[in-house]
Amino acid sequence: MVALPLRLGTRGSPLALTQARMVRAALCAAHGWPDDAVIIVPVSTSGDRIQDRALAEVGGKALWTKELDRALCERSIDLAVHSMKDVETVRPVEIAIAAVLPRADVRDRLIGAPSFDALRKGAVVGTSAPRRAAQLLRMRPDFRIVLFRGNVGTRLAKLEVGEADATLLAAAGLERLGRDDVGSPIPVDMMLPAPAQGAVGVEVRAEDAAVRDAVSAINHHPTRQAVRTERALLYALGADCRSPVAALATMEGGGIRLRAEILTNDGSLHLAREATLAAPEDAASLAADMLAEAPAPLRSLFAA
Ligand SMILES: NCc1[nH]cc(CCC(=O)O)c1CC(=O)O
Repeated sequence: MVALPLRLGTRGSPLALTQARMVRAALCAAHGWPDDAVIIVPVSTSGDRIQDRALAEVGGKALWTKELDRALCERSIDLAVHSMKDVETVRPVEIAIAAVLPRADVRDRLIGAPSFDALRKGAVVGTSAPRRAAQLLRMRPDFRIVLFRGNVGTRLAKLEVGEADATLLAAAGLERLGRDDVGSPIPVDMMLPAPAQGAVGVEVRAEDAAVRDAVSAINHHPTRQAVRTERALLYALGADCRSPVAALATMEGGGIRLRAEILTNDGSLHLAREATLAAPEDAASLAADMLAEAPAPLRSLFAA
């Protein structure tokens, strides 16, 4: 039996807190616990504090996880909730992903214009994601990309005051914040999402068998497999948060369909492939094929 209450660590942004409440609700429903069996503990991360530079420049995804990792290892929390999109592919051995919630809408939404075609020549698009910038420039080399950081609310406010003509945000985050009224979803064939977009994960101390078991009750296996596959591709590419990579795995008839795309930052070179895999680890062979086929300037962006 697991000792209650469980302390669930999270970033303090409105989206992170919403996701923490989703995890709490799922755990309490699965085990018949009262709401106060899970205490939400907001932890401030470097990623939340640094707002003026692209994360890729200042230390990458670890900025979102470092403080929560430490709190977990120091036992000041028992669980940590993350947007899996923001979690590095290699995790500390002391930490295990115990559950992934059912995936939300994986698409990006375009906000500020009904479609890309509707945006004028030279339109300014705000984003800080290398993937989104590269995909936008591939489609529309005339776009001017400006750095847009901060949480979802901040980015919408920047758009509101005219810092850009349009921006892209994950449908999943907007929906969770009750803002799915803004923008329009972009089909995945037009814009393949980031690896693990739309998936929320729960991490625990690897040695904490009782907590790990309790949390595994809320794991959604198909989402977990998809996230594993997309993260295995990232790992095999030697990609980090600076690398423009898109990937989407879907479970189809016992197999895993993996679509993947790599691009140069200016979108001038890109390679898209898809494969049906028997297991998540097989993503490594698709990654190897892609690197073998990629022209040198594209291949050189990856460390593999
Ligand atoms: N990089 C920030 C981030 N991390 C996860 C989400 C959205 C939620 C999700 O993908 O699960 C967002 C915001 C965005 O990209 O619009």
